[in-house]
Amino acid sequence: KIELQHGAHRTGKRTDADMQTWRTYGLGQFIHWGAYSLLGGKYNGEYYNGAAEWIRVWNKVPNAVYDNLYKQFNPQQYNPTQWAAMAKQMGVKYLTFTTKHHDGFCLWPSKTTSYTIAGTPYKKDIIKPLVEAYTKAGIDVYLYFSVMDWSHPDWRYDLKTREDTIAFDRFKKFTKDQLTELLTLYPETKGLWFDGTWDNSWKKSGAFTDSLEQYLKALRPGLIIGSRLRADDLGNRHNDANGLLMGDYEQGWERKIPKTYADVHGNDWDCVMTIPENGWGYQEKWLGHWKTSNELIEMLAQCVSLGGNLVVNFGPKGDGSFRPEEMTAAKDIGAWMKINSNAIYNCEYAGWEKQDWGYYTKRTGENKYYMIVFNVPVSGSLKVQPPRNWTVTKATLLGDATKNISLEKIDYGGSFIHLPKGFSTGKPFVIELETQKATGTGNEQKAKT
Ligand SMILES: Cc1ccc([C@@H]2N[C@@H](C)[C@@H](O)[C@H]2O)cc1
Repeated sequence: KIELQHGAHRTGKRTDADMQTWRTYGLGQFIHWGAYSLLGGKYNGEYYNGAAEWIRVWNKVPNAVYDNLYKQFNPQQYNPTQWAAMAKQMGVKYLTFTTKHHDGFCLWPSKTTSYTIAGTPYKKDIIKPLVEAYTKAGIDVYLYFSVMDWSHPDWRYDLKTREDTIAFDRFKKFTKDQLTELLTLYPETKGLWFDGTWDNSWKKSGAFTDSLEQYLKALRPGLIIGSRLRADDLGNRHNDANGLLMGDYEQGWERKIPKTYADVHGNDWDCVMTIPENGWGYQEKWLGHWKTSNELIEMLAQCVSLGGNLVVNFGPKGDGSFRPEEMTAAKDIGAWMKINSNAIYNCEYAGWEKQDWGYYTKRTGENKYYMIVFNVPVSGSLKVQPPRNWTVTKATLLGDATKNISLEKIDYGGSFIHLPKGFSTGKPFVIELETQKATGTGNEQKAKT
C-alpha cells in the first residue's frame, strides 16, 4: 500500500440516496452544443475528418475565425421545453450538458470571462431554462465542464517553468470560480461531468484536484462527480496508485462498453456513446457507420446487464434543431422503453450465466429477473440456467402477457422457455422471470456425478 495524501478517500461504492438514484437511471442523454455547432465539422466547403467539436485544432480554421464564431450564435429555434419533451419520450432519466467545452465558450453568463453567451446576439442564459425544463420533466441534470480551456491565456499543457506554475495557479482559481458559479446559479443540478483533465499540468495538480472536489461537495452535499476529475499525488487518474477509484463512478467508458463484469471492478459506471462513429458536436456529414436504434438498444441492454448506465449523445445544430437521425433514435428507443423499461430502470447485474439469446438484468431488491432477447435460437426455445437452487416459477412477455410462452424444466438444470411457433417481434423483446431460491436441506438437487 502506497501512502497517499490525495488518493481515493473511499473504498467501495457510495451508498447514499443520491448515488442510489444515479444507479437506477439506466438511460441518459448527453448533449454537446456550442460554437463548434455553427460549423458542423465543415469550413470553407471542406470537412474536418476529426470530431466536429475539435475543429478549432484543424489548421484550416484560423483561431481568430473560430474564437469569433460565438458572435454568430443566435439559436432562434432553441426550445428547451421541446428538448426535454423529446428526452422524456425517449425514456431518459438524466442529462449531461456541455456548459463549457475545450474551446472555452461558456453557455452561461459567466463573470469570469467575456467569452460567454452574454456576448452573443442571443444574449440569454442557455443553461437555466434547460435545467428548469428537464428538471420539470423529471430528468436529473448533470453539467459537463472541460477543465482544459484553449481560450484562456493561463491554460498550460505542462508545468515546465516557474512562470507556467504562476499562470496555472491563476487558471486553477479561474476554474474554481467558474464551477462555483455553475453550482450557485443551477442548484437543482445533481452532478458535474469533468473532461479535459488528461494533460501533465492537471496530473501535477493532484492536491488541487482533491481540494477542489472537497470544496465542490461542501458547496453542494450529495454532488456526484465521476473519476475523470482527480489526479493522485503521483499523477495517476481514475484509479490511484493503490488501484482505488477516485470518484463516485468510473468515467472511463467513453465510446466503449465493458465486456464482462470483471472489467467493472465493482465500481458504478456509465458509458457515454455517440450515434455516429466519432464526434460529439453537430456534424453536418456523418461519415461511415452510425448506430441503428436496435444497436443502441443492445448497448443499453449490455450496459444495464453489467451494472452501468448508457448515455446517448445528441449534437444539436447551431440553430438549436436536431438531426433527423437523432430524432428517429429518440423515438425508436422511446417506443421500446415504453414496453420494456422495467428491464432497464432500477435494474442491476443479475450474475446469471449469460446465454446467446441476449442479456439478463435483475430488479434491485426483488427476485425479478429480465431477459432482454436479441437472438432467438433456431429451436425457438430460450435456455435459462440460473445458479443452483434458483428456480424460475413464471415467465411473462413484457407488452403482451397473453402470448403463451411455456416454461419447461431441464433435467440438467435450469429451464427452457418455449416461444410460440413462428414468434417474432422483429425487434428486441423482454421476458420477465419470477424466481424462487430453494430453501430446505439443499440436497433436493442431487449434484450430477
Ligand atoms: C481524445 C479525446 C479527447 C476529448 C474527447 C471529448 N470527450 C467527449 C465526451 C467529447 O466531449 C470529446 O470532445 C474525446 C476524445
